[in-house]
Amino acid sequence: MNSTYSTMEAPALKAAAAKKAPQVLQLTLAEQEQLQYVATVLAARYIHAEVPAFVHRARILAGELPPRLLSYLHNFKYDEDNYGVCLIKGYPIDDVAIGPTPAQLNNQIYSLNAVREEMLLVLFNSVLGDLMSWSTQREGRLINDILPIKGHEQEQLSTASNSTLEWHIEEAFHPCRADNLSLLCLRNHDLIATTFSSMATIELPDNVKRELFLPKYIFEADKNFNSPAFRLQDPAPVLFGDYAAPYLRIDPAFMHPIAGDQPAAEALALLIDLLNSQLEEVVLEAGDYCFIDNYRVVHGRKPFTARYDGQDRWLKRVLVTRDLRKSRTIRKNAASRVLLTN
Ligand SMILES: O=C(O)CCC(=O)C(=O)O
Ligand SMILES: [Fe+2]
Repeated sequence: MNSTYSTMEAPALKAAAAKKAPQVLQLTLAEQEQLQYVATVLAARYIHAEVPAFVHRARILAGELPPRLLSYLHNFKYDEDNYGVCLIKGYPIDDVAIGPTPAQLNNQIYSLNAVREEMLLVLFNSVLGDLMSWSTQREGRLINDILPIKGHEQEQLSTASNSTLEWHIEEAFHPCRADNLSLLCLRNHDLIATTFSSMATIELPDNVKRELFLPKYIFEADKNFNSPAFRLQDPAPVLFGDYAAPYLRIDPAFMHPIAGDQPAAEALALLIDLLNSQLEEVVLEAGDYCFIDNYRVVHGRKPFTARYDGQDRWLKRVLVTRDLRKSRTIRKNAASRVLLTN
């Protein structure tokens, strides 16, 4: 009896002791080919990856994806005993065919250079939830280019370069923020790292944890959300959900504890230190699809010198919500995915 128990327990103990890190699924050649086929068929049917009929049907169309990928994403969504970041690696990107990295954000124009890669991004994310966007960010576009823009070098924006993009929960200030954000890497010749830190890797002292569960923190909106509606928010907690495995709401550059509350300030400082101490650097490569749990993992980016020669780092980003209904009062109609923030 004893020996049966020990052999059964051994793998479980080993798994628990293993350092939690982003998960990686490497595409097989057959999977790459299947994805290319699916994307090519869809690109012939829909003009671009934000066509509403395509986005609306994405979860149904995702049935054509390789089953191993569907299970992987499905498990990532529901199994929260993971790091909170996963990657699908190995989709072949034709560096010439995608064209140069744009110098500007062309929010009005749908670029078709990476339409197949974008369609796969939409299909993959349909397994996690519904795409969403903000009316005051990139004019409500669902798929956002992440690339360095001249003049933004020092900003706390995804289009900056020379400054470290400090780690954050995406749109931490907003109650309808995304459950997930996902990045597709089209180009990263200079090996610029994205940074992550996960709640799965830190252990908080009980008194600190209790403090962070209290509504003692003011969250501020960034430049894209300068409507007066976001200036007068009630204090909110940093941790919420299950006490044993809390969700996280934090953006140190755009938040502060309520004035004069020393315990709240100290608890926040300690959490920031712990998250800093566990910061992981991940260099996304062309063809990587990266999925980030925006309730459990913060992300940022290392500083770099932009080239502005058409070969700069170029990512595509989408936001995903599990529940569009919670933002119904700020969307034009039930089917719209644009959250009105002006
Ligand atoms: O550039 C990156 O790797 C991350 C940028 C970012 O924070 C974002 O797109 O939300
Ligand atoms: Fe971000």
